[in-house]
Amino acid sequence: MTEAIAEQKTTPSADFVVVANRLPVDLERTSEGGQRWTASPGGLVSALEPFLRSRKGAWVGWPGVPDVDVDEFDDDGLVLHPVSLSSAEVRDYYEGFSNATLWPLYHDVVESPVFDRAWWDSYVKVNRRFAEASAEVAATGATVWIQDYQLQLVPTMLRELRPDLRIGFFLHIPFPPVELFMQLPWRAEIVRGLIGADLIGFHRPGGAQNFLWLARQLVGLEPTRGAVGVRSRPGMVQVGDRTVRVGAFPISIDAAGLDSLARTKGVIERAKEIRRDLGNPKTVMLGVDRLDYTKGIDLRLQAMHELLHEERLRPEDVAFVQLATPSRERVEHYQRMRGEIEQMVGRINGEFARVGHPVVHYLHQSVDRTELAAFFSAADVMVVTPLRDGMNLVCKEYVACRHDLGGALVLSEFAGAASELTSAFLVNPHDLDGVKNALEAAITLDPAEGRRRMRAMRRQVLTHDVDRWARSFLQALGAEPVD
Ligand SMILES: O=P(O)(O)OC[C@H]1O[C@@H](O)[C@H](O)[C@@H](O)[C@@H]1O
Repeated sequence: MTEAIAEQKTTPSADFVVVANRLPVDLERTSEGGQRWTASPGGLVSALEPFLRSRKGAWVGWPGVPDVDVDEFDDDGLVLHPVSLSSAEVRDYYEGFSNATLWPLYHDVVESPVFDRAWWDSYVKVNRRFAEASAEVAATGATVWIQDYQLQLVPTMLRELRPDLRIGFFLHIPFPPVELFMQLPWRAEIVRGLIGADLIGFHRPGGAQNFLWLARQLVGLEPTRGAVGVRSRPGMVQVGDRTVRVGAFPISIDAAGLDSLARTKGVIERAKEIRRDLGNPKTVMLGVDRLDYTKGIDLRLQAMHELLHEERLRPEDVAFVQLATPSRERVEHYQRMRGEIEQMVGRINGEFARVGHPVVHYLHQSVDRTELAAFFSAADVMVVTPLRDGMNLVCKEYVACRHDLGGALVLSEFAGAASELTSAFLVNPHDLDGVKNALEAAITLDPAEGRRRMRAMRRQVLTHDVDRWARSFLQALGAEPVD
């Protein structure tokens, strides 16, 4: 995709517009002083891109670096409309309000959110810029789909600019319990910002219900009181002459695409090579995460340390691979956590490795899709232990890659995916003994039982893919015919 980009101006009007903090590509400065585009991080991009490409829409977003002005351009049939952010806005709107206020607040205050008035002002200003850019790109009567916590004020700002548009909003992270949301000094402003959409989507019915309660308490609206279903029975709120729908739409992955990738000779060979490189241990364990404190990387390492220490696991039998994608590296919470994790890796290897045979193989690097499919195929036990996660796509990707019905998944109850992947070894990540028991059970799993579990999970993931997610949201928005 990146090579196909031609820098050129294209038509300013699109019928279908995705608005997200990031463009699907990041601008990178090369050491020679030039610049190039690379795929940007995050599940959001991989989830939406295939769907949007097939529709030929436009994408409004930030190019990923501060202080650059890039014209709109065409990337292989998709119009990309960059929104510039200054260094101060990256600090205050992105690193500050989005990732040091909203992110920890919405993830059950796993870290303490920082409430800073200057950050809020920047959030308002940048949200307005995104709304203006979207108003510029969208054709009359177009559908505009706004994504995620960084842009919660855009729906109402955009509606004020362009009442002709059909506006959807989807939150990719958890929507918090009302007691936590109520801590936010700008709580009513956020609810008012979202309510400009025609459809507000969350992963889980609980999130939708929390939002409906807040719309009543904070804005004085009269939402319906019935239980919200999954992809069905959305709640409704009357806002003037508009009816706003509020529903649950669990996101997923391009399951068929990954399934075929995992069946290619290249991936199968590479998976064998990875096992060989790891010294062909009895059990390969794998964690794949953005390096984020919500992901529970520290506690899975803690569980490994205790299992080794108690001799419930022999170091020569196991290799634990932790792939950690660098993320939000200038935010203090992230810097602290990185130090702690790297110390734990060092501690485990210091105590249990032999020369040439580390127990934990830790890579603080981005890994491409093909290589990732090979790691998934090579891993006997996939460990996904977030303290809170809106959905978690990695566990679905693992399942999609296991056409051989091999492997076992240890999954936190606090990931949105837990309510779909009920045949995983579900754990409460706060309960270290429970995590250790689940890891041990997954390592010693009877192969027939393992196949039964994996078959059930694959049925779920392959039938509920990203296309179904997008279609069900757009149908509820009235932007797609109902099948
Ligand atoms: O964009 P960032 O801060 O690098 O994080 C990657 C992604 O992380 C996801 O979990 C968020 O929901 C996305 O909105 C975000 O793009």
